[in-house]
Amino acid sequence: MSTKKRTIDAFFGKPKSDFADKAVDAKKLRAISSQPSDVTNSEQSSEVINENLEDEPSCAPAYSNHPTYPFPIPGLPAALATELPSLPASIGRAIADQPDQDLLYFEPYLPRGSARQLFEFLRGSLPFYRVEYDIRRGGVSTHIRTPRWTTVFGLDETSRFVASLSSSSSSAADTTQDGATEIVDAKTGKKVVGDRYYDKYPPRPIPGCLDALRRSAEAATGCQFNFCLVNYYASGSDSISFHSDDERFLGPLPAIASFSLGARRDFLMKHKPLPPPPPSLGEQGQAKVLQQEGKEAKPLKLPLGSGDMILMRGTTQANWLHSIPKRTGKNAEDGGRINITFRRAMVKGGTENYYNYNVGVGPVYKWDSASREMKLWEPKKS
Ligand SMILES: O=C(O)CCC(=O)C(=O)O
Ligand SMILES: [Fe+2]
Repeated sequence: MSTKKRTIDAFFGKPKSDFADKAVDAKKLRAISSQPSDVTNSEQSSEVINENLEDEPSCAPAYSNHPTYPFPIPGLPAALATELPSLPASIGRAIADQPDQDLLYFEPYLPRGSARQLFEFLRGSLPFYRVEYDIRRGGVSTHIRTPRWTTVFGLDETSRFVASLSSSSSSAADTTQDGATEIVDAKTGKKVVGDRYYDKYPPRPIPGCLDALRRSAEAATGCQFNFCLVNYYASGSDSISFHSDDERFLGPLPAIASFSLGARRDFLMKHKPLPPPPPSLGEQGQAKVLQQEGKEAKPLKLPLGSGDMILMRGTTQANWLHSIPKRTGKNAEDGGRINITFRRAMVKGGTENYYNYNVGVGPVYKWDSASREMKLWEPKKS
């Protein structure tokens, strides 16, 4: 327990940048805390208004902040931060009895109560987006509305965040837990400027609250992750269609750690269609191969519960598709589910791709605890 007295000002220094004007000051935070609140707000406010921060682990900041964040993101509630070192709550069970399949299922990774708390905390604390984009296939353009809320943080392997190199931009108001504000080349240590991949969507460091979970996932799996994608499925109408995360920028045999919080949703997996057997096998030979393949790769349904984590690794992404299908009828209003995936992007194109499809160019939304829905977020005019 820390006995160090710290004030809110330590985390919200004098506004310097355009962004800093949007930063919440202690008064505004007190105003938030006095609103009728749900669990999320009371958790946030108990961290925020306690200026002594006596109960907070000494290393955890009250907020992570960065010029790319629309608003500061609170650190993990103390109870969750304290629990992290004891995770995972169960041993991972291998699921690898089908061709090309290599899964490790932690059921659960977080105890149910903590998972619920983390769900409420993240839903109430992160900026979310409803991304729209156009795809062109065969000369035809289709407008896509992503059927879920998304947000993303991270930076590919070629670069890293460092504490500000230029003293003018180093203030407590725009630092993360490790003071990382600027991007440098991972090999040369030189500042990355005018990069065509990073310019459209300036990369965002993983905030402390998610970084703590990332480190836990790394320790539990032996894998390394530099990206964190978050999906919020507000109801059964939100979904993700069959796809594989086998993008080239993740490198061969990518490992993806996928956490579920909140409502139970089915996670479906099916093998990718296999290329037809060669004609040289003859009709009978071909039929035999097809029959064999049909028997081998059975589709899989994992009803992922709150706190579960599934690691997809090895040849899984190259050969299997996964989805969260929509739910209808009485199952549709399920209170919402958050999915967090940790991944490792190897090249800058990966960074651009993730921000393009998970942040985009549209407005920011934030959970409104009074109306219990995502609301358009706009910076307060001073
Ligand atoms: O929500 C899930 O469990 C899956 C999410 C997913 O597949 C993705 O974000 O790529
Ligand atoms: Fe996926």
